[in-house]
Amino acid sequence: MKNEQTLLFLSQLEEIIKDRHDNPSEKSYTSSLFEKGINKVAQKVGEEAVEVVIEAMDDNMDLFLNESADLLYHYLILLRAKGVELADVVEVLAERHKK
Ligand SMILES: N=c1c2ncn([C@@H]3O[C@H](COP(=O)(O)OP(=O)(O)OP(=O)(O)O)[C@@H](O)[C@H]3O)c2ncn1[C@@H]1O[C@H](COP(=O)(O)O)[C@@H](O)[C@H]1O
Repeated sequence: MKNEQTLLFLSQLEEIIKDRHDNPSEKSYTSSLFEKGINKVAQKVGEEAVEVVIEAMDDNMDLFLNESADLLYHYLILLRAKGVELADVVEVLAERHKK
């Protein structure tokens, strides 16, 4: 996937997550996570991060990539639950880059 496609997809996923937050659906795992509240969302990010660390120390690239995807997806949910966007985090990075 090219850089532009990656950014476009992340942006689309972020929009879907926002929609699941604003218009909850019973069938949606994303909506059910928002329902459980910020503590559960934060806990999921912690669990997925640990799984990434474990896979990083092993040599199964497929498992590492899958756990990384779980982490990124749950992190996007956490950002939405906190009322911010990925762009806000990137802005912080861009500011650091200027210094
Ligand atoms: N990218 C994902 C995605 N990645 C992981 N997951 C789900 O995240 C869950 C993580 O699994 P775990 O075993 O850690 O958790 P669990 O035991 O099911 O649940 P917990 O009790 O621990 O919370 C699984 O149910 C996965 O299906 C995802 N669920 C949805 N999406 C995307 O989110 C968008 C909205 O989907 P819905 O939530 O289905 O509306 C769509 O674009 C989906 O592709």
